[in-house]
Amino acid sequence: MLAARNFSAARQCLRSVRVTPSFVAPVSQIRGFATPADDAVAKFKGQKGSDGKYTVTLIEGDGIGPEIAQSVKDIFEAAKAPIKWEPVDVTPILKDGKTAIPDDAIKSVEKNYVALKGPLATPVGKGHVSLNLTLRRTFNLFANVRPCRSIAGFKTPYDGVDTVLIRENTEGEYSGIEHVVVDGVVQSIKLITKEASERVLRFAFQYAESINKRKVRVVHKATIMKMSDGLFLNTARDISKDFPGVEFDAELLDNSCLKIVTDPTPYNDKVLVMPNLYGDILSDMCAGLIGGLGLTPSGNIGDECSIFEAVHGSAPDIAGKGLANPTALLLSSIMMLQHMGLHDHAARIQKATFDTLAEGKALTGDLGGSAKTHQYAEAIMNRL
Ligand SMILES: NC(=O)C1=CN([C@@H]2O[C@H](COP(=O)(O)OP(=O)(O)OC[C@H]3O[C@@H](n4cnc5c(N)ncnc54)[C@H](O)[C@@H]3O)[C@@H](O)[C@H]2O)C=CC1
Ligand SMILES: O=C(O)CCC(=O)C(=O)O
Ligand SMILES: [Mg+2]
Repeated sequence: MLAARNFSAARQCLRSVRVTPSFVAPVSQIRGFATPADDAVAKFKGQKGSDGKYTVTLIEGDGIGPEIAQSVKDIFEAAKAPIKWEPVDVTPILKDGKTAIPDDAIKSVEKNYVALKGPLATPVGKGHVSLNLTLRRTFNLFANVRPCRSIAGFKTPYDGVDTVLIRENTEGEYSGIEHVVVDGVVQSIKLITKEASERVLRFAFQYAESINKRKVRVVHKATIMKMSDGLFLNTARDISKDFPGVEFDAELLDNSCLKIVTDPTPYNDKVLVMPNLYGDILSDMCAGLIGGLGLTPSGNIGDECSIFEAVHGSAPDIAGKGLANPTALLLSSIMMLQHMGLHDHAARIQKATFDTLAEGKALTGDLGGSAKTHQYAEAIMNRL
């Protein structure tokens, strides 16, 4: 879809540029992370309006999306963050018989280079394809960065969790290539390409360097999927040679799951990188280690555009009841500010958030409290 756009020449140019790690605040609760190429950041910086604000595309999303997006908007306003939201509708349209994102939404993200996105629901079985995956493919957001850190003051069975997982974000088991072979037999293609593997693996090594976790571990099942995961793993081995200062090893997915839930702390000094499906599952699993999906942010990173969103979905079981924890989307928006180089605003909002959580007086139900979504957001705003 993007190929037809004027971006293709710029993309060719950006692909040849090494990804540049951004500043990482040592006191940061959330790790800052590698930004796109310098050229892309420069383009983004040029987006500052005459009012001193940056326009960011906002996709509020389904279910709890509008409630948690409202909290982020309120907190950003209270923090005087220089962000002007540009809300877009991503109700899917049919284009050439395929589910597509409306053009206005695509143009908005292309123009602003950065978006904050609430969760988008995907129907089970029949119905439209995942718009979350469609967005990632549309903008070639090849790396999904999912940090997961214990919240100070919030007790869970594990202390000091600090994992970071990078998920290949455009292909693998989520390529969406499925068909009926004969009645009662279906096939789903796990597509792994050297190009996409190289891209996300190189990003993972650079990211590891940028946050000073000098170990990269590939999580795979190349014992079983010898060709597909084998290609991912062999590509990782090749790429690792370009990073002599970063230790590299590999672990089988099932073993990783066992070890992480037994004791996650040995994973604190590593960046984990893996194909799409494994990253999806492991990131929810890691969220469980620190208090649940209400707490874990993510960034979908591309050469040009990036979209920030919580790890969780639309939570239909609690939608519309004021019960949602907006922390995951708020931390995603802080990742977004760090990505944009707005470190002071990121740090202020982050401190207010973690202080509110540590105080424990205005926690949402998922963390054992009784505060409504807006009451928790107000407690954060009172600290700003
Ligand atoms: N990136 C995205 O937009 C994602 C979208 N989805 C979509 O979301 C829909 C619902 O999926 P589910 O399997 O129910 O997963 P889910 O992540 O929406 O919810 C799982 C559980 O976590 C709780 N939860 C999630 N976020 C929370 C929050 N902020 N505060 C408090 N509790 C929270 C929910 O109440 C539920 O009990 C599906 O249509 C799925 O396709 C799922 C995951 C990611
Ligand atoms: O697109 C979806 O419905 C789910 C995607 C998902 O679970 C994720 O990105 O973590
Ligand atoms: Mg998921």
